[in-house]
Amino acid sequence: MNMNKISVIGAGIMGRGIAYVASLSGFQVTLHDISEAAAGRARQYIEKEMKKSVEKGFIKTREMEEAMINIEYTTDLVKAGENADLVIEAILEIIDLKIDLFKQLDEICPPHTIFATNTSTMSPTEIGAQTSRPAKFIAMHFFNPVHKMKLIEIIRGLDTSEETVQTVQEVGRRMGKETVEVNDFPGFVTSRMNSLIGNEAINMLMEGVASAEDIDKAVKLGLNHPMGPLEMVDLVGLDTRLRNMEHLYKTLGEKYRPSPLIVKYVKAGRLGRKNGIGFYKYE
Ligand SMILES: NC(=O)c1ccc[n+]([C@@H]2O[C@H](COP(=O)([O-])OP(=O)(O)OC[C@H]3O[C@@H](n4cnc5c(N)ncnc54)[C@H](O)[C@@H]3O)[C@@H](O)[C@H]2O)c1
Repeated sequence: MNMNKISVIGAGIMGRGIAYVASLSGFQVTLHDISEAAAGRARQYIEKEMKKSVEKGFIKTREMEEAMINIEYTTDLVKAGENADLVIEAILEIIDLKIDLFKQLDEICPPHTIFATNTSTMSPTEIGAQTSRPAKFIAMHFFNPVHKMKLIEIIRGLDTSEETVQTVQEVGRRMGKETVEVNDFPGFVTSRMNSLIGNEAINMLMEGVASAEDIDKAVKLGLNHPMGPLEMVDLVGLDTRLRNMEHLYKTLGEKYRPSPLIVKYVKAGRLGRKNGIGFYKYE
């Protein structure tokens, strides 16, 4: 299949990162958000990150200029969907929102368009079944920050076709990523594992086992993780992680019950790096 135009829906932490990598990989990209402010922030982020990459010698000025031209920013869903070969959805981790979005896109996009969700936990089978094209529905789970992280977890729904799997694997290769194929099960491999590690760290902090700094230091230096679990939750976003935990708790049971401390922090508006305060404070 000829794959030229990728539309990314949701211009938050993940959507802007996916758009950044896709544009540098030569795809025509439309980045859509319901919020004009979010789309504007995504443009600033992408342009700043690209300039940093040029300064560090990772990409050439010409590549940056071409990539910047490759991205269009919009709040118009029809514009985003009507010519897309692949749609990658990166909106909030709320199933009804995702289903509602894909139902609209199903009406807007041509029949050949592949639909991919960047969900961290949810079932591509369930979301795809609400569209007229479950064979063309799949999950592509990217990681944050997208331009640095090597993996895309690919989750095949019950009715996803082999052609769809191969097409998105090829897109992943063109983006310079490795892929793993995972069966449709809540949280796949990575979110299920990572949510538990993070939740245990948050419970330890709540119980007074150690400070946030020492929990993270122990895991980094003692267990050889590149990042501490609390630093990681701050990077992901506490609200996003809490939604993941709530879905895993609902679908997989007690072991995944969100720590009361993350619930309290989200209620207090401590969302992590994205708003300057989570388990740590940021400038
Ligand atoms: N943050 C991570 O580390 C991470 C990693 C992998 C996957 N994910 C998944 O990616 C998705 C997005 O997460 P995020 O961290 O980027 O969230 P985010 O809160 O940073 O961004 C979400 C964006 O979606 C926009 N949005 C909401 N509803 C919309 C709609 N109907 N149409 C268009 N835009 C809409 C919001 O305005 C916001 O800009 C979630 O499903 C999340 O679970 C997140």
